Amino acid sequence: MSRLSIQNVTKYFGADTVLDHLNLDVEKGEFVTLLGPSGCGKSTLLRCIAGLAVMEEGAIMLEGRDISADLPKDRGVGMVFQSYELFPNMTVYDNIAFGLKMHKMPKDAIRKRVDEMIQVIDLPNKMNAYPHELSGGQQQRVALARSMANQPKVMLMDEPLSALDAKIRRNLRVELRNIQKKLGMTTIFVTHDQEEALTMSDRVCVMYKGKIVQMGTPEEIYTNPKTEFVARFIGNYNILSIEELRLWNGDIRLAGKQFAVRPESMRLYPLLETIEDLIPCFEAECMITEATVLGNIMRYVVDLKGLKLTVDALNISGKSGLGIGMTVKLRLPIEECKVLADGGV
Ligand SMILES: Nc1ncnc2c1ncn2[C@@H]1O[C@H](COP(=O)(O)OP(=O)(O)OP(=O)(O)O)[C@@H](O)[C@H]1O
Repeated sequence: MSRLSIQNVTKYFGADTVLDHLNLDVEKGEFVTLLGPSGCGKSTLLRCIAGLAVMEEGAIMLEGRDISADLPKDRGVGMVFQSYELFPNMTVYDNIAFGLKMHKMPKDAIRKRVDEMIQVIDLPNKMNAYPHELSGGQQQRVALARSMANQPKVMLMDEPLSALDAKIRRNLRVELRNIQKKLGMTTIFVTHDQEEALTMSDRVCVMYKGKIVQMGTPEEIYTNPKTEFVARFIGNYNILSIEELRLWNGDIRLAGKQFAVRPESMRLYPLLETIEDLIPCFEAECMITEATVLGNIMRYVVDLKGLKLTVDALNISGKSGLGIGMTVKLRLPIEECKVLADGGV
């Protein structure tokens, strides 16, 4: 039995279907991410699970029990939001203890639990600090500890890192994931940031217009997008029609009409270079029109008979022999052409 089972959940706002017969099972200890563009229904789904929004159809099952009609406080679900929402007039200790006091836990047990939580979030010296004395990242860790203190069966996180600056955000991603693994905390995490979803999750659900359009491990989602929408959303995939593939030399006999090709799967070579790799490839001549340094990656835009393509290469300084205006050879391994579903989102 799954820890959490979302069954056929449907929600309308007026005439708009915001969640469309959505199904999702989450296993105990799993970290599942809902990833999708603004407005696709991610937050609404979390709010339905937490009992903060009423759904029109479907059921939310927690450990086999239907909790759809339970009050939020009785669901055994914790939630962390983008804004930390700590009580400004309370210390870190009191913020974490707040929910436990509400549940009338004995004082000694509260102290023990808060101590544990403070160890988990690694803020032992800040027990008596007030929120305004903490950095954004520290405040979010306290918000997390406050939600975890009640030992929820499922933790819901709505873009908890998006108010933080890039460096803190990256560090906290790792910390959060370590805490989640250590406690075996079943987690649903919402983000619109592809990198965040791919680096943190056991499983990623890509959402579009109230539906999960693809679900899989980060590796599956990244290397095998099933639709044009997922390919465009998840990376800088080039989307090619079968006609555009025919601009290459080679035996173009692929099943399908539309293909996704990752920028790093193609390679550029100076025209005169002898190519030794034996991987079956399509090959074409093209011209480099743009070259941008993205740290350790060089991003090239090339023109192949009017078709613009993005090609990424490792940035090994000064060694590529490639530059803007050059006509070069472009090779595309046949197995890297991922067939996309016809007309699907
Ligand atoms: N209280 C509300 N009343 C009317 N429409 C709403 C309400 N809350 C959300 N919506 C609409 O429901 C849709 C889904 O919103 P939701 O906040 O779930 O999306 P999201 O994927 O979390 O987006 P974001 O990443 O921008 O937070 C949007 O079109 C939004 O405008």
